[in-house]
Amino acid sequence: MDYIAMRRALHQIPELGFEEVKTQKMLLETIDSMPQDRLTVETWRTGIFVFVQGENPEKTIGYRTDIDGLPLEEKTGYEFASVHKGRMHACGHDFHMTIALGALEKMTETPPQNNVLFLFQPAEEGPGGAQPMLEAEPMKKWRPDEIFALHVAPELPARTLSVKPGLLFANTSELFIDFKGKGGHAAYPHKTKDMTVAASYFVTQIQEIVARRVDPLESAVVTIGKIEAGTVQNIIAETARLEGTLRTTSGTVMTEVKEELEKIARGMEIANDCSVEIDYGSNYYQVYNDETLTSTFTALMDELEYDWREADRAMTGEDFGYMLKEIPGFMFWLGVDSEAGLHQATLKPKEEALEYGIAVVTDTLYRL
Ligand SMILES: CC(=O)N[C@@H](CCC[C@H](N)C(=O)O)C(=O)O
Repeated sequence: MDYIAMRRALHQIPELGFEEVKTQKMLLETIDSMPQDRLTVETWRTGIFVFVQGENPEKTIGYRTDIDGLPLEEKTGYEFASVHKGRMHACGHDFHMTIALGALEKMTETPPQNNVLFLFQPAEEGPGGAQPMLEAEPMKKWRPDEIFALHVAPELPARTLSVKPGLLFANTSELFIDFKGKGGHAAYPHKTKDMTVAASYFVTQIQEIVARRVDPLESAVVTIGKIEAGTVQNIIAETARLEGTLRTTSGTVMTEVKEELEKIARGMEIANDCSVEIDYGSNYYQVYNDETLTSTFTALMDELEYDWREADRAMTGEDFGYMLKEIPGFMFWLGVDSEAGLHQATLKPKEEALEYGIAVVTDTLYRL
């Protein structure tokens, strides 16, 4: 397989969670072009399971890749930029998929001793595909004994990786807040309940949660990524909507942050004579790396002379956390050396990381 061509083809067709129809088709066509004697392929919604029969299996090892893109207009200037307007692979899932395909191809050329289950999982960016995929029939039939995954890291040099035992990624919760007041003429503010003003106060007031409510020895993030209110410059907005995300390194702090948000919302309702409704959308469980398997992995990386370093905890989220909650395993960062970071319209991961990633995953599948 030409890994670079594969990555570029996938890069051109980013699709949002559970809409990955073209992506699934391209993945299936590529998998179909590989020798089939050890493979069993089953689709699940827009995702795919591929079971590889091992030569002499003692266990089944799972390897998971996410397959969805983000709602973002690409600004890389690539000649192979996204052909889907307002959609971009800005979180490296084009890399993740290519690495999974590359590792799968190696398994068809040189069979593994153990069984391997590849999971091509939809909707990592939202609303979350890992949790429902765990309940899917193929997962029951081929349930892995261990599982691992990777995520690209723009801040690390290409041809390096990083990992740590224990907590790697945060608990997350999406945040959607709807304000409803009374609109009207811009010249008569006293006859309205202005939701632009209420939502603006709310955005600044919730900054106090991390600064003044959360124990400083804990970590939390409250981010509003989108504000929407009003229709035109001379009409006072009747409604406003905020969209954001919460991140914490403990489940208890997540509950506390949500309680504080509710209190501020109730205060806003009284102060502004309006209603404020909070919806927490999808929530992801923290990514917690199994200590034993992580040290088996790092020992293997040492033995094979891969360049790895100890990772820091990150406030990113990953629904792979749900898989790790049920199946022992780990996630690691793969360096891709891009000036622009994850979720940026100019993210440009270095393609030399593809072959390196495939080698790391393949060796781990053969040796774990
Ligand atoms: C690795 C990464 O960037 N993951 C996403 C996961 C999204 C979780 C959810 N949609 C949310 O925004 O809370 C991230 O934003 O960390």
